[in-house]
Amino acid sequence: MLKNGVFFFVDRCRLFSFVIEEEFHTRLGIANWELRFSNLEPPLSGDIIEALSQSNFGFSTPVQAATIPLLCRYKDIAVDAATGSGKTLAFVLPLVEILRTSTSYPPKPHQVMGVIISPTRELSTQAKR
Ligand SMILES: Nc1ncnc2c1ncn2[C@@H]1O[C@H](COP(=O)(O)OP(=O)(O)OP(=O)(O)O)[C@@H](O)[C@H]1O
Repeated sequence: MLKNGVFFFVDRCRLFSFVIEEEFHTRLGIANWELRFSNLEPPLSGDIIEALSQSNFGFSTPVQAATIPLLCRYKDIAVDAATGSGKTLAFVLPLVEILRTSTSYPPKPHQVMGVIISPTRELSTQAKR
């Protein structure tokens, strides 16, 4: 269990989940729970940072700081975190980042480039927004 109550159950091997926890604790110590989106590694695209900034989203939440860099490195992860902790942006931002750098970007009309599976209509609506 991490300091903020977020649990990580991570992909193909148990060792990898330790790496995430260590990294996350280190980040908490350095950045005091707040990391600028523009400081995440690997870096997000400039226009994504700009769009976040225009929405007054300058700092990532802890769950975003822990997961966005891993997802942008194509790691498979599962996260269980509190309601309202910012999980939606945590998976949407890497998805957009990866799609934008994919060879088939920009997409053709009606081309499916990603799939988000939600267990309820409410969550689907939230992800769409
Ligand atoms: N980095 C951020 N800075 C400021 N606000 C944020 C940030 N990330 C998310 N938010 C806002 O926090 C609120 C909750 O985020 P979100 O709905 O993604 O949480 P969640 O963990 O997915 O919640 P749920 O468990 O209900 O699906 C939303 O209004 C969202 O716009």
